[in-house]
Amino acid sequence: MQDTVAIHTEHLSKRYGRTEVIAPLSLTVASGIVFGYLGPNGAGKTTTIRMLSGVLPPSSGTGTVAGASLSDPEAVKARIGYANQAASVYGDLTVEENVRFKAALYLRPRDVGPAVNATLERLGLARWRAHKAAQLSGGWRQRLCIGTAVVHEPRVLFLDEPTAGLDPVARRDLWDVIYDLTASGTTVFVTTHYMDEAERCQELALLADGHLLAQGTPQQLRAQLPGVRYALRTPHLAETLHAARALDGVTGAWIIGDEVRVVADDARTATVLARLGELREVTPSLEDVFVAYAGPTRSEVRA
Ligand SMILES: Nc1ncnc2c1ncn2[C@@H]1O[C@H](COP(=O)(O)OP(=O)(O)OP(=O)(O)O)[C@@H](O)[C@H]1O
Repeated sequence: MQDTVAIHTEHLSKRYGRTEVIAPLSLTVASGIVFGYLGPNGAGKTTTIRMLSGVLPPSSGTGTVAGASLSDPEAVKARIGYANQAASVYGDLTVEENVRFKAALYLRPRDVGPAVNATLERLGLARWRAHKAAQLSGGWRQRLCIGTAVVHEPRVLFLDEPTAGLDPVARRDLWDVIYDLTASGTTVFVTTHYMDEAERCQELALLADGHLLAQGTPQQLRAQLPGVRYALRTPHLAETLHAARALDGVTGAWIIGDEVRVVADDARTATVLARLGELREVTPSLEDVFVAYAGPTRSEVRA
């Protein structure tokens, strides 16, 4: 039977010289889910993934990934898959050769052929098998990248910004691949800057400046957010924006489309806001959550 926990770390940290890039991180990720790891540029997402993949030695702390201890990086590498934009696909090799190359690293020779065929079928890559990887579109190349990372059937798959630069259709197709993988028991640990993709994850963690700030389901993260959010419909967007920002109890205001969005400390501000336009309360989006935790001021939820 598979463990119910795919990843567990205790006080895992990374320093470069005196700079602490990942503050002691204690994280638990359940098996078989899509786990989203969010944070602004430079937050430490890739560094975390590299530590959890056995590629980068942590400065301190312990952890297990897919049942293997991080103190045994080769065991970790054999049980995980890691796909990122920079890695893994050789343009001069065919699709099949790319997958075969990776399979040969981890599988017994007699298992390679069947595993390659199964992976090409599973990811819909079979019809491209004889094509050079360089000839593939971005979406298919990314699929191939994932194919090379899962050919040895890892229990945990790390995907570092798998959909960066893809068009919306290719992004959606790639998420179908991700769900297919979790349906067969793989735990997928994915980083993304797209909030609609964060919404697709069963659980999320939010990192900023190397600190884990929050963890939970998208719903829990929205519910934990302090303050009340309103939309103000008005023909005078700029004036209303400035008026709202000047009010006591308003912590943020910005324009979205033909509305002014306002964050207030509590519902007492509603009476005054209602004088500025047609007011309705809105539920926070994950973008609201992200900005509150990791945005420039971080005043809303951080001490
Ligand atoms: N080898 C290194 N030496 C020194 N600092 C490093 C090294 N690698 C990464 N860093 C620093 O660690 C921090 C975290 O980088 P990391 O790439 O993990 O962030 P990230 O969250 O993945 O960012 P992005 O979203 O831009 O990919 C950054 O400030 C980066 O400059």
